[in-house]
Amino acid sequence: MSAAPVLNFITGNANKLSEVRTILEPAGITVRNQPLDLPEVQGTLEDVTRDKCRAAAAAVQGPVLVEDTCLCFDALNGLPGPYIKWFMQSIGHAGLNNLLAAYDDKSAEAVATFGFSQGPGHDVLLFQGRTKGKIVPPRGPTTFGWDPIFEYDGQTYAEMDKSAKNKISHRFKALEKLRAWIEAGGMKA
Ligand SMILES: O=P(O)(O)OP(=O)(O)OP(=O)(O)OC[C@H]1O[C@@H](n2cnc3c(O)ncnc32)[C@H](O)[C@@H]1O
Ligand SMILES: [Mg+2]
Repeated sequence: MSAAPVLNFITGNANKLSEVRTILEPAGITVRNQPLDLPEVQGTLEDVTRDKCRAAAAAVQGPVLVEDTCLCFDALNGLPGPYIKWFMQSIGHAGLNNLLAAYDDKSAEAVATFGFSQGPGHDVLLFQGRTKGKIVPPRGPTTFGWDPIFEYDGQTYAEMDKSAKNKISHRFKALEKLRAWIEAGGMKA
C-alpha cells in the first residue's frame, strides 16, 4: 500500500487553507501549510502562479503547492485579474462595484490556479478552475475577500453555506483536477 499523499500548501491566507483542507481531506490527502509571503510578479494568471511556485520551492527546498486567485471582470477584459488583492485593499467592495458603473455588463469570472512543484529545478504543473458570476453590491458576511460581491446563481459566495461554495467554486474545480492527478499517481512520477 502506498503512503497517503501529503501536500505542503504555501499560503498566507487562512481562508484559502481552510477551503483547500475541507475539499481535499475527504479524498485522503493531507494538507500541511507554511505561511510564507511570496513575491508575486505581473503577467498572465499562469505566469503569476508558475513564478510563485518556483519561489516557494526555492524557499522551502522541497515539494510545494501554491495557488493564485484572480477575479476577472468581462467588461474590463479580465482586469483586475491577478491584481485583485491590491484592488481589494485599496478600493474595497464599493470601489470594485464603481469600476463597473459605466458598463451594463457586470459579469465576472473567479479563477483559481494551483501550481505544484516537486522542488527547485522541477517543472511547475498547473491546475485551474473557473466559476462565472457577476459583481453586485456586497451581501453576506465579510469573512473572505470579495466573497460578498461575487454572485453565483442568485447568491453571493458570502451568502452561501461554505459547503455549497465548496461544490461550485473556482477553487473546488481546480482541486478536482489536482485530486484526479494525485489519484492517477502523478506525485510519484
Ligand atoms: O499567500 P497567498 O496564497 O498568495 O494568499 P493571498 O491572500 O495573497 O491571495 P492571492 O495572492 O491569491 O490574492 C487573491 C485575493 O483574492 C482574495 N480571495 C482569494 N480567494 C477568494 C475567494 O474564494 N473568495 C473571496 N476572496 C478570495 C484574497 O483574499 C486576496 O485578496
Ligand atoms: Mg498572494
